[in-house]
Amino acid sequence: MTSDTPDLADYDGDQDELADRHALRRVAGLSTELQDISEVEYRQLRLERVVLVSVWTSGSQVDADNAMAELKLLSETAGSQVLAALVQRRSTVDPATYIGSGKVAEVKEVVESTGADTVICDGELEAAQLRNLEDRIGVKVIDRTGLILDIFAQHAKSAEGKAQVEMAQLQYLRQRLRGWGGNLSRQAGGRAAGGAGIGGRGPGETKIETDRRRIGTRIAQLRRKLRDMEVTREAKRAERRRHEVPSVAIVGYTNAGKSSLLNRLTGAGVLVENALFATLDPTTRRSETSDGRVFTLTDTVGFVRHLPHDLVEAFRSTLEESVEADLLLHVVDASDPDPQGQIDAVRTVLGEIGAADVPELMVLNKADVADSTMLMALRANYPEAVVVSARTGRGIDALLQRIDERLPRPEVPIDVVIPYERGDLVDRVHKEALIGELEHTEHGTHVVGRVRPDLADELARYV
Ligand SMILES: Nc1nc2c(ncn2[C@@H]2O[C@H](COP(=O)(O)OP(=O)(O)OP(=O)(O)O)[C@@H](O)[C@H]2O)c(=O)[nH]1
Ligand SMILES: [Mg+2]
Repeated sequence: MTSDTPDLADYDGDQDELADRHALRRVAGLSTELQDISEVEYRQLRLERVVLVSVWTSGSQVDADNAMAELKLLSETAGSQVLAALVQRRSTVDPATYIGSGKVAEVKEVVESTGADTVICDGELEAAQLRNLEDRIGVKVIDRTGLILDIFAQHAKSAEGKAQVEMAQLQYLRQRLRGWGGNLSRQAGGRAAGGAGIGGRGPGETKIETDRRRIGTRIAQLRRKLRDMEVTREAKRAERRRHEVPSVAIVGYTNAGKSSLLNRLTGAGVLVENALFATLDPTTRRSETSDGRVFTLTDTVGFVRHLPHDLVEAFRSTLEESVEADLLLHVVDASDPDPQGQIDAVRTVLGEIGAADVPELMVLNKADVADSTMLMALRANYPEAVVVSARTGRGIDALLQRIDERLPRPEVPIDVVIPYERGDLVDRVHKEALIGELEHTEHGTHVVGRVRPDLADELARYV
């Protein structure tokens, strides 16, 4: 595979970064950059010993178990240790306390007996529900959305990624200021005093108003900053479009193996980790189809069920890479207990960002560990899908072949003799054209084939 960008040299760097990331988790305190703004306390939420709680309103027992298993994985990705998980079956969630009020006492007992410091509820809770639960249980309570935002905050690496996550967090926080007021002051107390402070008095209305104003100002700043970054990104995209290099975007559920596939196809050396949301920054590399045509391949942030709306909004500019691609490689973890659920969730997000109409090639990954019955069922549902293993390399050649077939084809026929001093044009022909015949003659390189219109224009004088 070719790559004209820094490739394997990046690999170690990425791994160091992983070590740094873990090291960072153990360091308490705030970065100077963020010091004077109250919402950083929210970002510094330390989720350490947690109890998971979910309300199971519909679907089978297996669905409920899968959802809980995912919440556990998310919590662990955020750096917490899961001490217990409690599921309640009810027809609807309780408007005041999410779980039924009788259950709240039970959760409190579990929290006390296990020594947990945080309760994480599956789903997105109202501010009042969070506040009521905190008051009655006596520890910090967060919801799945807050948890996902926390993971994104830990993983964001580029300036753009950080700004996007911060904006999503602030929007989330702004809607919950009343409910989180107590928390904020508690966290602030915790920062100053180096711990606890549970049950500390909440801030008065004035503090909340000040917080709200500061958040508003910060959001406006971030929005401007993101708009500037978007201009740079757009310029790069325009440059690619001008050269009409076909583009492929890798999308899929988090942990499906998107980065592994990019590495396998291009030797990109992108961080691969058995954790959710290892990738937040899109990486673009060049690759070649089986007949040598160049295309770009972009790795993207993974999707998850009920991806917080604020995050989709914040990541919209990044996700646009997928909207504008010529082809989406939809990577599916065929070894997951519920691949169909993941496929549906991915398609929902694709719909939200306006990418529902981009041609899609389904890639059933992790074939080396997938259950054969599951693989058969998936193949029956998606007969066009390619079965691969990014780990062993199985199916990769077939995948390249299919990418080649699905990419837009150059369509203008040419029959030209390119003089030897125009080696640059011969290079482009090799990279972009579908070559029928190519021979070296006395006057230059004789090529018969098909190219895209822009190259056809440049070759016109050599007919
Ligand atoms: N057995 C097996 N494991 C794989 C395969 N492909 C990826 N994995 C593993 O799956 C995990 C996730 O891989 P990544 O490539 O980081 O997945 P991703 O889709 O980029 O994940 P995020 O960026 O976190 O959304 C890693 O532990 C990989 O080693 C495969 O074909 N077979
Ligand atoms: Mg990844």
